[in-house]
Amino acid sequence: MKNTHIIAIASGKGGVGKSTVSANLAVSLAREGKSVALIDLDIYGFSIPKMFSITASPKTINGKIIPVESHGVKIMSMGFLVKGNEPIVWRGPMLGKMIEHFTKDVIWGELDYMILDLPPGTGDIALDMHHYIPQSKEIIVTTPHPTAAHVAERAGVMAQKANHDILGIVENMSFFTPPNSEEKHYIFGKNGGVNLANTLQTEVLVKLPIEPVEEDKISSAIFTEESPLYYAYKELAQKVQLLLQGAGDNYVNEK
Ligand SMILES: Nc1ncnc2c1ncn2[C@@H]1O[C@H](COP(=O)(O)OP(=O)(O)OP(=O)(O)O)[C@@H](O)[C@H]1O
Repeated sequence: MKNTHIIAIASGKGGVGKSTVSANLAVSLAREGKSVALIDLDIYGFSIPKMFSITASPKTINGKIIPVESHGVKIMSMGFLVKGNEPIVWRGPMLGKMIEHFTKDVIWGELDYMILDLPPGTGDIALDMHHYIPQSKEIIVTTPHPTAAHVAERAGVMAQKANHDILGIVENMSFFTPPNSEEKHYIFGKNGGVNLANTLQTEVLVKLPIEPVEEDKISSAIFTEESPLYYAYKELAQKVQLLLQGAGDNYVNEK
């Protein structure tokens, strides 16, 4: 997997939008003509298949898995390998095996970007990721809420201790603009992302607005041109590409 930029999307708290950011960053990079993989490593709380409305299981050839493709992105998730909505009851060491399996036993082809949707917090998967994919860069997702930003700091410090570059902070659910108004309402506070960026000596890459969910829409978590989030994610994808321009090769640890 030489020449592939690997970006892990991390957060401190759950529910701040890490999977939504992972999915939409992957789709936006694919829209820019890049070859993109998205691996859902949120093993206990996988949601990527649902976000893309994927019901098909991946096929295999000679014991290797062919990822499922949606919105131009090649996707692997634990959700493809379990029946229905069954909970996963794996213990620590098996998680590392899964990272190895998903990075090495899947036919990814040539990739420009591999996006990893990590579980929230600083648990086993994050530690294994640092071990198996030491070249990975990180984006930290937080809401502006002081508690979310405070907990996200731990994920950031862990990345720094493992010598992973932090590309920046995505502040999600930053503000709400009511219909027919331009006024921004800062529901969760204003400074979480900036404060976190200052503490981790990085930058806020983008501030994403709160957008009401359209429940009846297929793939409602993937934003199209009608949504302000489409343009915000486009901006994020372009910033990420700029930041990684000229960065050295980035590949999975072959050991
Ligand atoms: N900008 C946004 N505006 C409105 N709703 C959002 C926004 N971003 C995410 N959400 C919603 O918030 C919920 C949590 O998002 P998501 O699953 O991406 O979070 P997460 O951090 O990955 O959570 P976990 O780690 O617990 O799985 C989802 O229902 C998602 O649709």
